[in-house]
Amino acid sequence: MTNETWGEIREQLQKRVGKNNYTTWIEPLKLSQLKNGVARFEVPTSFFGDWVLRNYGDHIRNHLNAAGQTVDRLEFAVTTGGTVAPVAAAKPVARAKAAPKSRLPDEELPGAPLDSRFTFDSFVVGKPNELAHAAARRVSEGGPVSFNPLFLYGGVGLGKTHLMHAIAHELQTRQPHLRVLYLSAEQFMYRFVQALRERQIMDFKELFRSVDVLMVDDVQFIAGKDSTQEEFFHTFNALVDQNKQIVISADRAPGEIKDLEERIKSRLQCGLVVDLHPTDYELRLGILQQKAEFYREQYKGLKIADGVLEFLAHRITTNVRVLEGALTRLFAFASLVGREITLDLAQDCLADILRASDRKVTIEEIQRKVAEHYNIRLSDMIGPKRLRTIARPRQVAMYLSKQLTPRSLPEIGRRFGGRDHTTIMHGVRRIEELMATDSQLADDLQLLKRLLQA
Ligand SMILES: Nc1ncnc2c1ncn2[C@@H]1O[C@H](COP(=O)(O)OP(=O)(O)OP(=O)(O)O)[C@@H](O)[C@H]1O
Repeated sequence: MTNETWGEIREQLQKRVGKNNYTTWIEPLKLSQLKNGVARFEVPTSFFGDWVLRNYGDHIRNHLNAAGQTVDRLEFAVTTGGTVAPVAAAKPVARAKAAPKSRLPDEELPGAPLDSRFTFDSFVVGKPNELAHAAARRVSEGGPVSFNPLFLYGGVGLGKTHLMHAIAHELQTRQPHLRVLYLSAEQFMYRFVQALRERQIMDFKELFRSVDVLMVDDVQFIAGKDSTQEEFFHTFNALVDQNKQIVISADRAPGEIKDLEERIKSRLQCGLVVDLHPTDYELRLGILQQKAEFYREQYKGLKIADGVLEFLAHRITTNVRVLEGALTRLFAFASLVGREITLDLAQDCLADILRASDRKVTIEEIQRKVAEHYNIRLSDMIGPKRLRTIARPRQVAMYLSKQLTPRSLPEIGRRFGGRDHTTIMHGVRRIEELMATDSQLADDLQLLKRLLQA
């Protein structure tokens, strides 16, 4: 067969596998021999050969046969400084099971450093995070993979990163032989782009496919970044195929991440999706007590008056990071001026944080919470569907928007997909009427109000 014919076949393959895959996997293939039904290719690494055989073997064979060649087998050989060593040979119909076998030493894993403070011991468990904590604990035992991926989501500063680091710490202690890779989605993208630039994409793929546990923080970051998403999707699939555990975090549920490809969303939803709810008073107080204990050790002799922690837990409801920051500042300030931490001191020292924490509920938050509560899509809140199962929660959200925000009926109407203010008024009245007779609905509303104002 001439090089020209192989060139034509490659063009057809490009149409079949897409430009990105073509450039990465097909273009570098050198057809070195075609004899006795065996097509032999030269490839840069053994991983490359395995991968092409596994993913594109059938296509290549079919196209060769369609071009008039009789090929029943593909062979791949690595070229190293002129010498050729066979790496993979199999009938394309029998898919090679081989996963990349090479193991790189741990120090070569491009992970982010783990914060030694983020352990399970220092994680305070309460109602809002107990499920996420239990799932994280389960994964950290490192036993057989029971759900893949574990998808943790929740608002800013509610402990997603803390839990992920805790899993990594625990795995390192319990199962030190496992290759655990933790990094942010941004770092994943950075590594990927760097590998593309330096033409080391094979090493990149090999490395990411060689880990036992992959943890990617803040995955919403790759939404809208097409090539990175594509690569992430392949990495994800390759690891799931090998039964390796994946843990992902994001600031919202997979279905709600805009500009994330549908196939990625659906893969992310395949495992266990758990959310970290906004903190409640008890959890905040628990966290403050734990941190205060730590600071009492650090600032020996510093006293904290009764009621201060309760006051902070009551007033600072935004997120745990802000809560922690407030306590750190308070202890540092008190130690500087050599005074006991009293309520007055706290109010003076934290005036800005306390002001910012005066909670303002937004219509978007209301829609999100109500959609979550009734298990409907956020998009249905503003969409046209009239089904009772959707229309009722939508009216609940309209009612809460009127009750909890200073927005006018026309403004609320605009946020509900451009509805007329009379529609909003009707919705609000309907809920008011129903609440009088439907105790379940009244309970729902009470709960939602509490959650939103927490
Ligand atoms: N339940 C908890 N117990 C103890 N500390 C907590 C808890 N939840 C959060 N924290 C602390 O709050 C801070 C913020 O948490 P973390 O960084 O894990 O938040 P996150 O959900 O990853 O936020 P982001 O979306 O900003 O990345 C950390 O210092 C963490 O230790």
